[in-house]
Amino acid sequence: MAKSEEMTLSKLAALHASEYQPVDVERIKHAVREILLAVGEDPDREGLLETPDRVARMYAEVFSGLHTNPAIHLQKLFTQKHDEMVIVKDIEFASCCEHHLLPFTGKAHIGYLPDGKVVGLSKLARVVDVVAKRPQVQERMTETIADLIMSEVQPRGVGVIIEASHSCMTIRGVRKPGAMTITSAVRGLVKSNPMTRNELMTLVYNKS
Ligand SMILES: Nc1nc2c(ncn2[C@@H]2O[C@H](COP(=O)(O)OP(=O)(O)OP(=O)(O)O)[C@@H](O)[C@H]2O)c(=O)[nH]1
Ligand SMILES: [Zn+2]
Repeated sequence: MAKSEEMTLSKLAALHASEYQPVDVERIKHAVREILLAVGEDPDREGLLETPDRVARMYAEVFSGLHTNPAIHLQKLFTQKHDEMVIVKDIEFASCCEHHLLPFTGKAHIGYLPDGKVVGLSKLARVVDVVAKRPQVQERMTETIADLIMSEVQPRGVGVIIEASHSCMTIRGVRKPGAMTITSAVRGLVKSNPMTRNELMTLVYNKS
């Protein structure tokens, strides 16, 4: 086995070992039954009998990103001379706002300037999925993705833009359907060079 391959495998093993504790399904079931009682429902009526179990399985899925290290997806790099920006845009995601545990959904756009190595395009979308499947605020989600790409792919720069609609703002509270939140995180040359940053915005939003 080549030395670099050995390095990658031991790093992958370390990343897997750093996974968090799995979801406690029984505890969620108990908590959901308590919520049903607290709102004045009868958790023993037929329609609700399986609800605690369904909600527990739903949270295990929606928060599965707590138990996966997204860096796992950025370990396989390909040597490729490509001086210009690589952009994957319109990566749809669903996340969960950590303030209300309600979904926020939208699209992520990622652009990076390779430095002799590129990463598989699908891996950028996989990283978005892992980071989205945690209790989140949009700002931290954006920064986390940018930092991961910087540290694992080591490009000359990266920019991440996320646009999302927060259901805690649409179906409750201030009730502003249609309001979109846009966040960005830029690193390296994408941060320091206005022309590079403009190129990313132009390519993402198709404006010249
Ligand atoms: N910055 C940020 N705020 C968020 C995000 N998701 C939800 N929020 C906001 O989190 C805030 C929580 O405010 P609080 O005053 O503690 O809670 P609240 O009384 O339920 O607030 P309202 O939504 O205004 O009714 C709200 O303003 C939400 O709009 C996010 O991803 N980023
Ligand atoms: Zn919220």
